[in-house]
Amino acid sequence: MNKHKPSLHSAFNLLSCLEEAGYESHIVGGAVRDIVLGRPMGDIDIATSATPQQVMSVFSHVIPIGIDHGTVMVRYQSHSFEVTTYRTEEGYTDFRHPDEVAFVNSIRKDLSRRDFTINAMAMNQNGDVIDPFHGKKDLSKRVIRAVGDAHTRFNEDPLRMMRAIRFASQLQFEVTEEVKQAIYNQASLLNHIAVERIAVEFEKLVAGKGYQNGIHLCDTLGVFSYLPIFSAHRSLQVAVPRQKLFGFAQLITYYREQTPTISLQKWVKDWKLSNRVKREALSLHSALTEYKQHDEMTLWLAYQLPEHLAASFIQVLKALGYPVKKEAFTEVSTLLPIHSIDELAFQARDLIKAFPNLEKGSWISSGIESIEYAVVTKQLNNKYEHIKEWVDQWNPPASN
Ligand SMILES: Nc1ccn([C@@H]2O[C@H](COP(=O)(O)OP(=O)(O)OP(=O)(O)O)[C@@H](O)[C@H]2O)c(=O)n1
Repeated sequence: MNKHKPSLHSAFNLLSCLEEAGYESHIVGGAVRDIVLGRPMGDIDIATSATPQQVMSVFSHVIPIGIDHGTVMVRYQSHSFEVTTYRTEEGYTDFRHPDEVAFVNSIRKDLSRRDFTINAMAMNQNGDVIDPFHGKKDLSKRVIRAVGDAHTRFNEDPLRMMRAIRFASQLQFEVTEEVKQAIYNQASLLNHIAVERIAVEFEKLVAGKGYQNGIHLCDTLGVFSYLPIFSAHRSLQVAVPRQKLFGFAQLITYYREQTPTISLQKWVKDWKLSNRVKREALSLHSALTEYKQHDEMTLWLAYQLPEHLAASFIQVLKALGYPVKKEAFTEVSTLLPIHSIDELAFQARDLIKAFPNLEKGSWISSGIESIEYAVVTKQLNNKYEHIKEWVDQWNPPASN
């Protein structure tokens, strides 16, 4: 949504504009929770008594992103804010969208449709917190409690069960017994939720400070029975990484180690992950294979692993219990004689010249690969003459 850092200052100015035009408005949802907690905020969402048309008449840059649900995106002072008309929601036959959205006239009614007390607070332009469900108290008691009846809340949107556990992990909070019971009774409703949405929550869960508790809750409350792959493998439900995992590439590399019979491709397919995640997980996995073979960070590993995955790789190693230092990758990569194949002093054309009578074929690329490996691992100097001498001993070339 908002690519920029959210600005509370601009949000308050935006509230003032709406108030001056005669409409009530509040900051709502996660932003209020994070302000009260003194934690970095995500997006800042606004709820208002103005209809989308009225919001459009107040601001010049408004994008109608969900008019039927009362939501527009306001670009204001170089920031984007989702502004939604006070509303309630009725009936969730498809477990995704409310059958009916009714605009209402009070912030209290709007807050009453929300998932958890800590997410059901509002803040006005003076910074006063409207807190009809005692979210502040629950923040200080560090609990995730549903607004009203937990069963009803999860029936409306079963993803909220994942959210409950995700917040418990991120904030290191407990979930109330009522929430636990409602998840335990209705976990099967997760079958109605798109796996992509579940993936977003699960990713945040395993990256949270309280991920161990989060994983434990998924296990004891029966959530794992409805998550792809986990459902069929009890051993994965009880596997607890030794450190937090950030993102699905790390996550599936870790779980692939727990049950090698389940391929990365299967993880990607069943969880509908992106090609980027797939590429990254394959890189992490081959680095891991190399690491396990040598029981240390090797030159070849440092050469092959894309630099932007170095920190991820260290995290996966730690999650698997390998005693590895955070600087391990940098220490080895500074010793690399070359960083890419272009830096090789002996290229394909040189190899072809060395064997003028040989027909072109796959021996060229495998020959270059052998040279690359020998240079990177310092068995061979990256000097044309040295390599030429080495190559001349191949008779015929090492492979074809
Ligand atoms: N299934 C959901 C999703 C969201 N909400 C409400 O909508 C707000 C905004 O939701 P979202 O942006 O998805 O999450 P945040 O709570 O803001 O948390 P974060 O930004 O950390 O993901 C929530 O605080 C909550 O009040 C809800 O009631 N039920």
